[in-house]
Amino acid sequence: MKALELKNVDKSFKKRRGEVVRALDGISLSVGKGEVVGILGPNGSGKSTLVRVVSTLVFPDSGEVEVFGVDALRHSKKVQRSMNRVSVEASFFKKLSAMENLIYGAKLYGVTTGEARPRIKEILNNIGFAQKRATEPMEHLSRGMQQKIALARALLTSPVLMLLDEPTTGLDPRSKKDVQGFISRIREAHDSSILLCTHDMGEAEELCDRVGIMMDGKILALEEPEKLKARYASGTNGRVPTLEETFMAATGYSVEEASAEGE
Ligand SMILES: Nc1ncnc2c1ncn2[C@@H]1O[C@H](COP(=O)(O)OP(=O)(O)OP(=O)(O)O)[C@@H](O)[C@H]1O
Repeated sequence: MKALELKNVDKSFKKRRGEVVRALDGISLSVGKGEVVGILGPNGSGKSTLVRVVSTLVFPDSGEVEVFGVDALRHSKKVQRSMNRVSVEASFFKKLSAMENLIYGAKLYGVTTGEARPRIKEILNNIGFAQKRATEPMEHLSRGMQQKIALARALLTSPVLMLLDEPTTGLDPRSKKDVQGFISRIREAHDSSILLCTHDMGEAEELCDRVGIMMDGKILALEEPEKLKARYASGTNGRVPTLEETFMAATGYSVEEASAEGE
């Protein structure tokens, strides 16, 4: 059984002036148990819509979505419990501390305070998050630290399918490395299944078992980073292309150009 399976998923949005945007155009993909699948795409390619459909925040127009073998469209409440979405707009009670937010998050998933506390301490230790900062109000923490707490909250309910929507966008290079290191450790320690959306080539290459390139609501190719690069190797004189070059070869655009088009 797969952690996540999508078959032929379509989702369109009506814009002002009656224009229709196909945010998801026949998307099929799977994430195996313990696998990290990356979706690499510029702004507007449909990554967030994909994550929102899987997390049952948005209903697709057609297609099938299964999470650990359960139909996510029919049994949204049930599948919500087996996954966690971490996005930049992660919501916290800003006046409460990280510890309080984590305990609250655990309670939502039926984990008692007594059970949660030692696990929170262990997780915070693992990510090198000073225990004393965990009692400060969230609003005093940097964005990188808040993002780590968002990941820690998702981990509390493991084993889960984690949906990471641009987990390092907007972070300074140091925090970015920290968060990426944390994601690597999550996969080693927790055997989590992860769908990671990013527009960062290096991040996809470093963290993912397979990477898909997304453009205009379609996934153009989905395979191991090495194979993906080999597929689009022509044009670099036999040298293995970078993922940036691969993206260019697959779409005809650089990530920056494609982002400008998508907006
Ligand atoms: N609620 C909505 N109403 C109308 N259009 C939408 C809505 N949500 C997404 N779209 C459109 O669907 C397309 C895909 O958007 P989406 O946010 O999924 O892309 P993305 O790859 O996540 O981009 P970004 O990296 O900027 O978040 C865009 O053209 C966007 O404007």
